[in-house]
Amino acid sequence: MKLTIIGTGYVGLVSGACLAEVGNDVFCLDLDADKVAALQAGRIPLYEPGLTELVQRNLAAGRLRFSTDVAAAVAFGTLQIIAVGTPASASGEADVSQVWQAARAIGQHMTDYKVVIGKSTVPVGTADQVKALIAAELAQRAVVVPYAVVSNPEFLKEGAAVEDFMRPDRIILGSEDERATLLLRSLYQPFQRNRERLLLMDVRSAELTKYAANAMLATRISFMNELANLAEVLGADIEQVRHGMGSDPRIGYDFLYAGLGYGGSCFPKDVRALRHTAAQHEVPLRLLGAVEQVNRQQRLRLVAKLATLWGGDWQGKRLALWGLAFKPNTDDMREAPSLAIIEAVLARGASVLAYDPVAMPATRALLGEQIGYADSPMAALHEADALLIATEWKEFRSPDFEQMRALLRAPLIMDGRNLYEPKRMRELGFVYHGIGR
Ligand SMILES: NC(=O)C1=CN([C@@H]2O[C@H](COP(=O)(O)OP(=O)(O)OC[C@H]3O[C@@H](n4cnc5c(N)ncnc54)[C@H](O)[C@@H]3O)[C@@H](O)[C@H]2O)C=CC1
Ligand SMILES: O=C(O)[C@H]1O[C@H](OP(=O)(O)OP(=O)(O)OC[C@H]2O[C@@H](n3ccc(=O)[nH]c3=O)[C@H](O)[C@@H]2O)[C@H](O)[C@@H](O)[C@@H]1O
Repeated sequence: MKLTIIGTGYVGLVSGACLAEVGNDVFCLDLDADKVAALQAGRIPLYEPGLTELVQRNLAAGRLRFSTDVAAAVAFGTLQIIAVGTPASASGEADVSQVWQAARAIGQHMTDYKVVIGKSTVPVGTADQVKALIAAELAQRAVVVPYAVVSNPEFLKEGAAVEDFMRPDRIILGSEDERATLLLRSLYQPFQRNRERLLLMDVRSAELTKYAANAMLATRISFMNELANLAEVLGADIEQVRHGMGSDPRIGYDFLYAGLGYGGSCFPKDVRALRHTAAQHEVPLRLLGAVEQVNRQQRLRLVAKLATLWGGDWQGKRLALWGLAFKPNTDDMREAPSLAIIEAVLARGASVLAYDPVAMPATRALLGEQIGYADSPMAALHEADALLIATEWKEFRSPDFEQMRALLRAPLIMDGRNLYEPKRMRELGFVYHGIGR
C-alpha cells in the first residue's frame, strides 16, 4: 500500500519504518528540514533499540523516503497518517495546532480519495474537527474529493517501540466508514499474528480509549507509590507486596513498580489533558487529580529524605546521579524525574555529577554545564556524598559494590528504582534507602 506519515517524530518514524518493513511504500513528511536531512542520510535523531537498522534497511530498499515537500506527501499515499505532536499547553489542554496544520495541508493538496488516520493522541472530537477542516479547504478550492477520517491511536512504549509496533497487544480502530475500515484491516493484517487484534469501534470511543489506557496506567503507578510510602512507615516491603498483589490475575504484575513517579512525553501530558477535557464538560475526574499530585511529590521523595539526612547543610555536598532518562532504553528527557531532582539539589547548593548510558547529550542540550557528566557509573561516584539512582538501566543492576563503597565519600545510596536488596546493602556497609521498603 502507498501511505504517507505526517510528522516523523517518535511515533511517526517507528510507524513508518515498521509499515515499510512489511512491504508498504512509505512517504514520511516532516517540517523540520534538519531532521529530514539526517533521516535521508540514515541517521536517527533519537535512541530507540532496533530502529536505526530498520530505517536504513528500508531506505536502501526504496520503501521508505523522507521529505519536507507537503504537496508531494499528500499526493503520495491513499492513507494519510497524522502522527504530529500534541504537547500540553499551559492550561494542561492538549495543543492540537500541529494536527490542524496537517489536516489543512491534506485539504489543500488532495486530488483523489484519502483515508486520514489520526494516530496522534488527541482529545475526543478532534477527528470530527479534522473532517470539518478538510471540508472547508476543499470548499475553498471548489472541488469535491471523497475522504474518510478515522482514529487509530498508538500504544507503543519508548525503548520497546519497534517490538510494540510489530507485535501489538491490540490495534484500536475508530471508524464509521466501511471502505476505510477495509483498508485499515488490510494495512494491519501483517501485525496480527495468530489472532484478530483489531478492535473496531466508533471514532470518539477510540479517541477516549487512548487517554483512558494511559490514565489507568498512571493511576496504578501513583497508587503503588502512595502505598510504598505507607509500607515504609509500617515496616513492610512494597516489593514483596507487589509480588503478592500481582499474582492475582485480576490485578496482574505490570505497572506496579513503585519508584520516582512516572515521566515521559505521554503520561504527564495525557493525564492533564484528560482532566482538562473532563473539566470543560463539568465532569471532574477527582481520582486523576490525586494521581497527578502523588506523582509530583514522588519525584522529590528521595530529595526530601536526603534533606532529613543532610539537614540544612547542602553547600559543598556532591550528589552522584545514575540515570537521567525518564526510563531505560531511551534518551528521551521529557518530564524525566531526574530533572526535578537536579533542580531541587542545585537549588539547595549541592552539585551533581551524573552518568547515563545514552541520555547525557540530550541532558546537556537542556541543562548545559549546570551539572557534571561522568564517563562511567564509577566515575560519577568520585568524591560524592551520596548516590541517587533515578533510572533502572540494566548496567546499574549488578555493580561492583566494593569499588562503589571505596569511591563514595559517604556510603549512602538513595535507590529510586529499588534495584538492590536492602538487607544485602546494609551487610555491605551501605546506608541504603529505597522506595517503600
Ligand atoms: N512518544 C511516544 O512514545 C508516543 C506518543 N504518542 C502520541 O503520538 C503523537 C506524536 O508523538 P511523538 O512522536 O512523541 O512527537 P514528536 O514531537 O517526537 O514528533 C512530532 C513530529 O511532527 C513534526 N511536525 C509537526 N507539525 C507538522 C506538520 N504540520 N507537518 C509535518 N510534520 C510536523 C515535528 O517536526 C516532529 O518531528 C503525540 O500525540 C503523542 O501523544 C502515542 C504513543 C506513544
Ligand atoms: O502514549 C504514550 O506515549 C505511551 O505512554 C506509555 O509509554 P512510555 O511513556 O514510553 O513509557 P512507560 O514504560 O509506560 O513508562 C512511563 C513512566 O512510568 C514509569 N513507571 C512505569 C511502570 C511502573 O511500574 N512504574 C513506573 O514508575 C516509568 O519509569 C516511566 O517514567 C505507555 O506505556 C504506552 O502504551 C503509550 O503508548
